[in-house]
Amino acid sequence: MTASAAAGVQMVAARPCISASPGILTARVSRTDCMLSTTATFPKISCSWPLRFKRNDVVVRAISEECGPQGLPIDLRGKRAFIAGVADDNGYGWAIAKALAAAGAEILVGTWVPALNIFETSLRRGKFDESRKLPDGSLMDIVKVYPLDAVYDSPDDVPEDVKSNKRYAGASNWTVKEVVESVRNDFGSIDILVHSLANGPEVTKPLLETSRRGYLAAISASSYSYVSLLQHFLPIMNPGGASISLTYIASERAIPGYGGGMSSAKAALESDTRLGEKAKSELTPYQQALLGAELLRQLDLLRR
Ligand SMILES: NC(=O)c1ccc[n+]([C@@H]2O[C@H](COP(=O)([O-])OP(=O)(O)OC[C@H]3O[C@@H](n4cnc5c(N)ncnc54)[C@H](O)[C@@H]3O)[C@@H](O)[C@H]2O)c1
Repeated sequence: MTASAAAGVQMVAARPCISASPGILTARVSRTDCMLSTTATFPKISCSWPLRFKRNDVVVRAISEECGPQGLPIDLRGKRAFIAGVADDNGYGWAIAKALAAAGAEILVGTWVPALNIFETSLRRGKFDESRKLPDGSLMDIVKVYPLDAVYDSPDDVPEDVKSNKRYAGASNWTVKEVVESVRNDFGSIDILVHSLANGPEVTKPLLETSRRGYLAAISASSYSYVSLLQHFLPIMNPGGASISLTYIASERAIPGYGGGMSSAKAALESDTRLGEKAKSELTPYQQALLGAELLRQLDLLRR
């Protein structure tokens, strides 16, 4: 992160725009120059803006500076979002959750099991209250926190050492399939799926020092997790629903320090997210109707 970004957020006035068009939210973030380029397209509305960012507040700051205290001028009331990958108030998942909440959406989050206790405790004790503040002064309400480990699709996939790991003790129904079943039982459906999670155990290792195990772990946690979430959520996604994933510029440029297969994982994630569009045409008409408009359009404002 550059010094200017670390020091705070300054909206770069270049070309913020809000326009109406169907589609979906995509984000591309460059760690090196601290620019975030985002196209956020919810049903009928699209927003794009480039800005300098402070990680925990980027989207909401963009909204409040661009759109005023009322937040993003779209109405997501009656829409329900599931954000996978929120375990504190410092990540993109949190910021996206705030942006969606500011637009009126109901917020559900999926929190990695080992981080669940501390996140729920902090939430309960009000540690996040300051950062829960929305542009209109109200506090973001997280309606439900689901324990999630997106590396596992169903209970049969969970190895014994994980089952008996004390960091997983006390939590249940946290595989992707079980989480989606719980969401269906609790709420019936969702409208927006946000994939904001990644994990690469060997991220600090250059590619040629990366083990097969580390590489595959990065792909599993950072790419296939999106495929799995989409597979399972699609049947309970309302018509016009939207899905997003967050990528990184290392998917297409060599970025030193982003190793361990993580750059490949991001390339795969982009491809898989794009392929959601194709997958849509291979779905049954009913599923197509559920999926709604295109799944992803990559927008690389950094290249402009
Ligand atoms: N931070 C950056 O500079 C940057 C740049 C480009 C893209 N991104 C992407 O943004 C997304 C969010 O990352 P972030 O920067 O907010 O970091 P973060 O650490 O706040 O978010 C990642 C989340 O993933 C969760 N997670 C890890 N493994 C998981 C699993 N198996 N199951 C469920 N949850 C799991 C973690 O608990 C964490 O909450 C990621 O896809 C990341 O690659 C981040």
